[in-house]
Amino acid sequence: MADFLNLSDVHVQFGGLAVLSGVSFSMKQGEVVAVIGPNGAGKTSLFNAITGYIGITSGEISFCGERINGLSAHVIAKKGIRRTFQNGGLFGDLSVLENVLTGLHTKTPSTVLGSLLGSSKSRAHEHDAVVKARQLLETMAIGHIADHPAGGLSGGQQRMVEILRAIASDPPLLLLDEPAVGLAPPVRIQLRETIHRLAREHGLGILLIEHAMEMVMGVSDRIVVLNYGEKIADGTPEDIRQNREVLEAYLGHA
Ligand SMILES: Nc1ncnc2c1ncn2[C@@H]1O[C@H](COP(=O)(O)OP(=O)(O)OP(=O)(O)O)[C@@H](O)[C@H]1O
Repeated sequence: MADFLNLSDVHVQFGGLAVLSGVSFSMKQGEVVAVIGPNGAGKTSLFNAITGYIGITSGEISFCGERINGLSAHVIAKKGIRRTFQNGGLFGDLSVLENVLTGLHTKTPSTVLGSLLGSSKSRAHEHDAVVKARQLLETMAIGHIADHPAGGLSGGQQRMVEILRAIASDPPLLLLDEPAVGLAPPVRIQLRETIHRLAREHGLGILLIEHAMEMVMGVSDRIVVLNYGEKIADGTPEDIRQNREVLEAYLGHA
């Protein structure tokens, strides 16, 4: 499945500024790939391009053999590419459970009319969704806060809920934008284990932007390094650790 996600010579320009310059890489289903690089290297722009939040100037992005650049963010999400954002985006007034349920929404085939009429089929789907959402919360050991308003949670808990919301619909590809930010060390370990499990046991492809190097090195099968919008390296954590250009560009020393 070499063509699970494929980027070929992707360019993005804002006005005269080249934000991504000829970026190519591909990833397989079940693979965990980290995108690293200094501030302003183009990591978030890369995520925005894959998920349809910004258009690309040239090149091609395909998912499961189908070209997706040019499609709207909504259509791309429906094809099974889900993401989290750097700055959350939970519904603060809704409970944790309700937030996770919003991630299941597109998968729950109950119609609005069915819900209004309270049809038994609708209620059954609703019940299944609630059971699944509660299970997800249990897997991350936050089942006990299911009914708490999301707005009152710690930053780390909010991040976990956001990730659960993104994976609730079993997307084949998950993009995580700095998932470890604000997480205490034990929660980071939990997150790392969750990412491993999602990839190994559930076959999710996971692309993540991360600055926390222990997380990047511990969780990734492969690392793609961007610098000034160009890909300067692509390899295993071990390759990247020893790559002179990466050390110079990213860590500021060789
Ligand atoms: N909407 C936009 N309009 C104009 N320039 C933008 C826009 N979004 C990003 N840029 C510019 O594109 C470049 C890449 O930014 P991007 O946010 O993708 O980098 P990044 O690697 O994610 O950085 P960070 O690690 O700081 O989040 C930067 O020079 C940024 O100023």
